Amino acid sequence: MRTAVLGAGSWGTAFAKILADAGGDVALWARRPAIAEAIRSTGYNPDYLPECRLPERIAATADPFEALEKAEIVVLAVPSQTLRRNLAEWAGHIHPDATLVSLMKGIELGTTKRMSEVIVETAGVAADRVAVVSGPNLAPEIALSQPAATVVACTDIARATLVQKAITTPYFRPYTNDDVVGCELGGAVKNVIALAYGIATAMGLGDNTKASLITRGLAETTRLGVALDADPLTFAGLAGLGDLVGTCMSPLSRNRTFGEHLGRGLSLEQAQAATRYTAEGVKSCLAIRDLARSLRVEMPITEQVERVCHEGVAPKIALAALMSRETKPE
Ligand SMILES: NC(=O)C1=CN([C@@H]2O[C@H](COP(=O)(O)OP(=O)(O)OC[C@H]3O[C@@H](n4cnc5c(N)ncnc54)[C@H](OP(=O)(O)O)[C@@H]3O)[C@@H](O)[C@H]2O)C=CC1
Ligand SMILES: O=C(CO)COP(=O)(O)O
Repeated sequence: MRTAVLGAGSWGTAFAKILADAGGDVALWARRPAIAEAIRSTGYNPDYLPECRLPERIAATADPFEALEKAEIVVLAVPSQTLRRNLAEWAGHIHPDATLVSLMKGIELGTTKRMSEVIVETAGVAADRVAVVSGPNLAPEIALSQPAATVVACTDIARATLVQKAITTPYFRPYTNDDVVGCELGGAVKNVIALAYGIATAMGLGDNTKASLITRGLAETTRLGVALDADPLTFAGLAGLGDLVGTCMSPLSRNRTFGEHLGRGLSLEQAQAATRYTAEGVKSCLAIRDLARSLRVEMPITEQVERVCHEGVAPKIALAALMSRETKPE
């Protein structure tokens, strides 16, 4: 099967490796020609996964149209906030029967749309042609072929199964699911909770605090999901609890690391300057807060993360605000 991965950052590159290890012929698009050239000539992506030798079945290119040629599966792995702009350029070159796969874990600023919604709108495809892959999948671990499981969500289960087959390897185990909304929300909101977890970590707070953040974070994610007709059980699975725990616990997480910068007292600008990679929760916390408010869903942790990130509120003030909310049943 011929596949294209658009985006040669950490996850796009690791995902290309999965597809190739599963037997696919993979074209990997890198925005910078130097990255494509380095992958072609050395077999390594020096900026994102310098320790991972990439399979020879991966053909790197800086030409998105070359990557898209004859691709039956098109994987999108760019930052959530640039997807609409990127896809508008690429859409006319996507094969009419191709399955589009979103790897992104964010919500669009301004529109509060999920990535699959942005894909449907921008590429002009039916929703059942879009699949989402989401789960506890830290790219550097997967690049080392460490075992992990994931979810392939699509409203067309035949397409989900096609993608499942294309990414099954001895170290990567995908499950299918038809709850696209739940899987996308699980992935996007866990990045915001991971920011809170990172803030708490840097404040020197202990495991009770962290477990409370994870559990109440999952509660507010589920509330938002239920308001958008997601299956609440999805949040107990890999794309919900699994990803939330994996991301919060891992020092490899960019969102948790970004939160640690904020928790040490860095401003948003200082934290951004200290961060090379995409930490989706930083922008998505605004969009998720707006989405929740529009649906009258309470998301207190998300609200406080937004205040710390974007309103300059000190972490200890945000924490006090969370702890002084009116008491209520669980
Ligand atoms: N990393 C991970 O472990 C996981 C990430 N994800 C999700 O995958 C998505 C992609 O993340 P990831 O690969 O990790 O991100 P990285 O930060 O590692 O890489 C970002 C990639 O996007 C490219 N890029 C940046 N700006 C633009 C733009 N304006 N137009 C087109 N391409 C651009 C970068 O190119 P350049 O190098 O030229 O700047 C780079 O290839 C995110 O939504 C993330 O949440 C999901 C699961 C795991
Ligand atoms: O989504 C991820 C793991 O599943 C990666 O999380 P970070 O973007 O925080 O590194």
